[in-house]
Amino acid sequence: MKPVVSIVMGSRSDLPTMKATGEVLKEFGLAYEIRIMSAHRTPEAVEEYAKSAKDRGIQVIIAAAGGAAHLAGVIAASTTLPVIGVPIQSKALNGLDSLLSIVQMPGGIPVATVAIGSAGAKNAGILAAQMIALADEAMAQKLVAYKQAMKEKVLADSIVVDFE
Ligand SMILES: Nc1c(C(=O)O)ncn1[C@@H]1O[C@H](COP(=O)(O)O)[C@@H](O)[C@H]1O
Repeated sequence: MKPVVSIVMGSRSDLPTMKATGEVLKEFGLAYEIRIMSAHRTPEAVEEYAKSAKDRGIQVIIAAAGGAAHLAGVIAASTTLPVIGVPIQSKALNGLDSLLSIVQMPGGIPVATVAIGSAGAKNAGILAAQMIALADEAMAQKLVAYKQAMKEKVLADSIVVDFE
């Protein structure tokens, strides 16, 4: 299957966080590719990748980085595909640095920013599925079923007898 979602991350050290994105995309049956590249360390490769992604059939790009997290913004500068930014939880500042450097894009170059860490990585995958579902009724139905299953689980969890 040709990948329709791209997961890009600034370093191999981001992989454990981004596992959550891969798991969600698999659950929705969405083919994805993973690339490690950096706006700082491999700027030419990032630009080339962003420019060619759409023509290769990619529909959504998920870009994760930590610290001075410029990767998502630099990718967004070179494509019209929707870019979702995942702030990695950094050691020094707990990911606040990553969050602010991804979310505060200048007008004209949007990056849809999710929460710091694994919850954000999971939501990035769901958000990508929701974007694709705009033109894919089968995917839209999978999202309805996903929400329903989540609701049923929470309702079942609420039948707690005691803390003991
Ligand atoms: N923020 C960026 C970019 C970028 O924005 O292009 N490239 C790497 N990084 C981040 O640096 C952190 C530390 O990387 P190393 O673990 O390789 O030292 C990672 O979270 C990565 O995403």
